Amino acid sequence: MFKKIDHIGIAVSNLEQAVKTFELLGFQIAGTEEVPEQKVKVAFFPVGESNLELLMPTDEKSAVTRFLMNHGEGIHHIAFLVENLEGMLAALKEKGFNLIDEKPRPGAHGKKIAFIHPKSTNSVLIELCEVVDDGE
Ligand SMILES: C[C@H](C(=O)O)C(=O)SCCNC(=O)CCNC(=O)[C@H](O)C(C)(C)COP(=O)(O)OP(=O)(O)OC[C@H]1O[C@@H](n2cnc3c(N)ncnc32)[C@H](O)[C@@H]1OP(=O)(O)O
Ligand SMILES: [Co+2]
Repeated sequence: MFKKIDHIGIAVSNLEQAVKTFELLGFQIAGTEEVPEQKVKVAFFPVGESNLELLMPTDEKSAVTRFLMNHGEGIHHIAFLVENLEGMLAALKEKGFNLIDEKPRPGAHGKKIAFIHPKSTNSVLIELCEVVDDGE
């Protein structure tokens, strides 16, 4: 089921400036990446077995644009690394969870990701992510 906290997503309006802040704090950036399907650009900072994921919208239709408009910058989601994401989504749907994604979608680092609606999880946006086996 849940292998670890893969990352904590932090929504920011200016990625470059936020990266500088977290580097000043002492974090080492591992890299940045655009994820077109999610209309975001992300910066990853490894922290032990997890990561900080700073994310900035790349389009006004991005989900993060709306979040920044309504909420401002801040913690956006928690991502858990799981196995058999597809099977997990079917099981969670069975259990009555409101799924934003019923099927896995492309995420950062070539992972497959899917989101559960925060309405089902005490107003915490949960992302499930799975490493894609290259042999697939
Ligand atoms: C690529 C990278 C990766 O890791 O690989 C990523 O993370 S991509 C990360 C960016 N992509 C995503 O976030 C995709 C999943 N998110 C979404 O589909 C959407 O943001 C959403 C469905 C959660 C909310 O969209 P929406 O249009 O309904 O937004 P609204 O503003 O109307 O919000 C509806 C209700 O959800 C709440 N809400 C919205 N966003 C969040 C959030 N991040 N955490 C907790 N609650 C939230 C609002 O407060 C509101 O509650 P109330 O009704 O009580 O006021
Ligand atoms: Co994420």
